[in-house]
Amino acid sequence: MKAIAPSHLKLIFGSSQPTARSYPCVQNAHRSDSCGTSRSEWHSSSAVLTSKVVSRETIPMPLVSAGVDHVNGHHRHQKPPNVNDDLSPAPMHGANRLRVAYQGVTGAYSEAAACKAYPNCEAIPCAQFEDAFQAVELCISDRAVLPIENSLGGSIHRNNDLLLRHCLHIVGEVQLPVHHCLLALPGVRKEFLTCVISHPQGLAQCERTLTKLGLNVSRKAVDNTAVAAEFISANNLHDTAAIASARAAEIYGLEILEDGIQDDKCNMTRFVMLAREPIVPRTDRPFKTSIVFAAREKGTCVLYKVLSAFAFRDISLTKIESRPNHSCPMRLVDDANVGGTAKHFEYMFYIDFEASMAEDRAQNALSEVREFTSFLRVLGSYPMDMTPWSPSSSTSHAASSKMNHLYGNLHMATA
Ligand SMILES: O=C(O)C(=O)C[C@]1(C(=O)O)C=C[C@@H](O)C=C1
Repeated sequence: MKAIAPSHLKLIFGSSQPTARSYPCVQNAHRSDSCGTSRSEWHSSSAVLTSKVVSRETIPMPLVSAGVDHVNGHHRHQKPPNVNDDLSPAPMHGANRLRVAYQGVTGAYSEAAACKAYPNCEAIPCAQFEDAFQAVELCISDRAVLPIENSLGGSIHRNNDLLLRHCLHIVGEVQLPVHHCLLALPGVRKEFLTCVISHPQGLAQCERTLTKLGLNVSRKAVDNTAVAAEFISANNLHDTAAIASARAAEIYGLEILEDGIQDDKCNMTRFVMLAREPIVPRTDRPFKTSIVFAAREKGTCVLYKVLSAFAFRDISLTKIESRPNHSCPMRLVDDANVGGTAKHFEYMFYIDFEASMAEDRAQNALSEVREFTSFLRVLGSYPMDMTPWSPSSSTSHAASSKMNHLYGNLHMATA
């Protein structure tokens, strides 16, 4: 393993020598949206625990909610276990299994992703994405596994925003083939349906197929695909179908009306694993690094300069995304040319690139990028998911054991 040169660490953190603990959090201290300053505000707000359709009254959900010390039998741990010193599969600590928070209820794709990333983990359901972040921060959970983008539905913007508001570190990624089914109560036929419910991503990933099936019925968004299945079952809804997994059908006693309704066979969701501590980046296997930055000045020119810092060093980008800069969404600029005030929208740019922060070229690229940015943070430098493409099928899932169903037969890069 290549050690990180102290000079490089200095470059990112200024004069003081950082520990592995502080390693990926690179930021210009004056920004109000950096982890430190927003944290106290964030802790004082309580997360909403109800979904748009499902109320807590109708379906009891044993979920982790924000701001609690004792949930689902899990006690807050004063001293978090440090399991990020190496990249070996997540070790056990004490008598307990690794606790991994995910958003949704059992049968969710996020649960499958958590179990694929950390086989034998104890998956902890959370009502909202924010609750999963907080479960890790409060040591109720050791990791969180959260969806970040889907090959059909695009980015899960909420999680990009939350990554910036919180101080957790990305320590791995896992890509999960997502095979959707149309589920309904036993005996229900497609002709009876007046409504299809799912997570917005589930609805987006199946939109064309639903239309092809003649299902021009209303669509309703709920917090999670498995929550949709659970809701139909708990409320005995005969006119509503859910888009969810075959496993959700098994769990909630629903039938599969249509199998494989995602608009593309190769439907894939990428999840990131989050921890309180970063992992030490290495060079002996393919790594990816995720950063977020705000441009110092206005204009496409800045973005061009940032991108050239990577291109010049032959570093491939796997993703670039812009989000509103919530700490300063708009800037008013006097424009002498038109004799008025122009209103510029301000952005945060998220970039994933294929290099490890232990590599000189990545360090050098970032020090160059820093010249053009007013804010720069490394969200994580972590092993890439290199598992070969293996499309899932609900049929094979149903036939296989729960273990295979949840975890797949692939080895994951975990920390
Ligand atoms: O609803 C679920 O089952 C989830 O785990 C969430 C989620 C998402 O947020 O994208 C995860 C994977 C699929 O892309 C659809 C939904």
